[in-house]
Amino acid sequence: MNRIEKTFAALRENQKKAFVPYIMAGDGGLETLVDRLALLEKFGATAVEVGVPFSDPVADGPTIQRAGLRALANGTTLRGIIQEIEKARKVVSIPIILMTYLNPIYSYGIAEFVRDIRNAGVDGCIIPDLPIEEEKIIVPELEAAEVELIRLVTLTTPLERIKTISSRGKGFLYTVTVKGITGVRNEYDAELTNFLKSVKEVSKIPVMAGFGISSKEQIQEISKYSDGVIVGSKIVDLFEQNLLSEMEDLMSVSKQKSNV
Ligand SMILES: O=P(O)(O)OC[C@@H](O)[C@@H](O)c1c[nH]c2ccccc12
Repeated sequence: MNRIEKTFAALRENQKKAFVPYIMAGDGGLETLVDRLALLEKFGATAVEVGVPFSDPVADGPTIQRAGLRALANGTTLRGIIQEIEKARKVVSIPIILMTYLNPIYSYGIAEFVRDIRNAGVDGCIIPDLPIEEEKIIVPELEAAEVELIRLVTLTTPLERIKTISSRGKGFLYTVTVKGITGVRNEYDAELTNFLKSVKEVSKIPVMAGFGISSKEQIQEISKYSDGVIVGSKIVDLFEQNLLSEMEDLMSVSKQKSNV
């Protein structure tokens, strides 16, 4: 079993919901990455999503885009990130999921990329611009390396397709809770709860909800209809402003037991 599967199996056993923070690698300097990952683990993160800065992101909202530009401006490279993750692996035991668009993987070289992330201790990969029809360009390598591809579905994905997508993976299904890009939001689509319920019904793997989630109330509410949440922009903001006790407080919800 991959580390992601094991982690989710343990959560289920303890009746807990997952909290997966997203951070942009290299924001604040690449040398902060190891410490930030360790801190997120200490605050109760179930796993962590590490973003690779890229000049032409597709799904990123303004907060993540700015973080990406800051990271690029201080010279962050995919190679550097992988090296820091390898160092982090000595002190961090939660699953590490790398989020990158296809382009940086292509320029790194697919086989080299998979070999290096695997050796560094990466457990999963999110590639938002890789449709399932094109997966064969990398999935055989990822499978051989036991690195899980985390696939995304959105509010506009037909249920049949969600079934197909969820049957391919073993990690979790990333369910995008908005029609749009990443970023803090105050309101959700009226269909969201029903949508999450139907995704939960068809998916054999854990269903994680992400995009637009930033408050404790939202985390608790959305966790009722999913196996947990992914929080990006809010965490990026809190790191940028160095509001670490606020982060700890926000993440404390992940330590509570859930009864759903
Ligand atoms: O920032 P938000 O709204 O909390 O959403 C999470 C998101 O940032 C993170 O998972 C992410 C950042 N960039 C992405 C691109 C595609 C899918 C997901 C992501």
